[in-house]
Amino acid sequence: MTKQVALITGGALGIGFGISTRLALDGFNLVLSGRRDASEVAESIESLQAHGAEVLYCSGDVSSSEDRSAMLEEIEKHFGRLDVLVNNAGVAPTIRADILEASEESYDRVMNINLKGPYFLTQAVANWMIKQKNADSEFNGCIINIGSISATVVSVARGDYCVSKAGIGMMSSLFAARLGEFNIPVFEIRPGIIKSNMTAGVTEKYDRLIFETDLCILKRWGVPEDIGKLAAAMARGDLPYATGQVIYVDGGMTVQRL
Ligand SMILES: NC(=O)c1ccc[n+]([C@@H]2O[C@H](COP(=O)([O-])OP(=O)(O)OC[C@H]3O[C@@H](n4cnc5c(N)ncnc54)[C@H](O)[C@@H]3O)[C@@H](O)[C@H]2O)c1
Ligand SMILES: O=C(O)C(=O)C[C@H](O)[C@H](O)CO
Repeated sequence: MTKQVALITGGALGIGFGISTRLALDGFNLVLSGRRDASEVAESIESLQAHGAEVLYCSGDVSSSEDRSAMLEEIEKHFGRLDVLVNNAGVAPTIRADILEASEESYDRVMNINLKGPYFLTQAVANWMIKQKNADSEFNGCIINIGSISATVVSVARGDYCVSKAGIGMMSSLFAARLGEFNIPVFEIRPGIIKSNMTAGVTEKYDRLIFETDLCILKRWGVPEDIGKLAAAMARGDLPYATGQVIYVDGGMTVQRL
């Protein structure tokens, strides 16, 4: 049987690498994108290859339309198919700044990478998937967006980030609605506080929140593998008759309690 191909943006590090690893173990071939050079993520690539995946790495910026087109051309040339898209790449604002003062420059950077890039990448991939669906009986597409608890949990020092993740929520619903007729499900995962480069600078703050308050019901940090397990279940088609669904993987942080 033809191996399915999954594209994971930002797939060589952090949460993205947790997702790539699980997909490699589940028999997918992989395309990883990221801002770094391939040589800087060689260890991640080798580890995925050791799990049996053929890996294509595309260095580029998800917010650039030229980079997105070049990446899709490279995938077409290398694998000739694309079955799963995971919109994972994202950034937090470089500086935490109160929304009464935060800069337009930070807003543009965060929105371009976290929302505009994924929106137009999804548009391009969806069109490719529709064509593939008509031509290939083995095709079984799926789109997974990595949102955040920040889509619904307010953090006034990261307003642009929160707005970008709320936008991912609507983007997931929109594409789920549009791609239903092609039987291509669209899912969204909303991670809570996960160990990665993104949280490396705020470990003390999050240690306090997780271990010294009752915010996190499961009382532990999330790890990239937690997100990988759910994303792989979605990519494998293990959530039949579901689309447009949002699943929080946050140790229960968003469960409202009195
Ligand atoms: N870590 C958390 O606690 C947490 C919580 C909720 C949601 N998230 C979301 O999970 C996703 C992954 O975050 P992470 O924690 O693994 O962060 P990370 O900083 O460890 O990894 C981010 C990845 O995205 C890539 N990336 C960043 N900007 C890019 C760009 N312009 N073009 C292409 N690739 C780019 C990086 O190269 C890297 O591979 C993000 O969308 C983030 O918002 C993270
Ligand atoms: O996405 C979220 O909600 C996060 O918690 C992301 C990171 O932890 C945070 O932006 C790091 O500064």
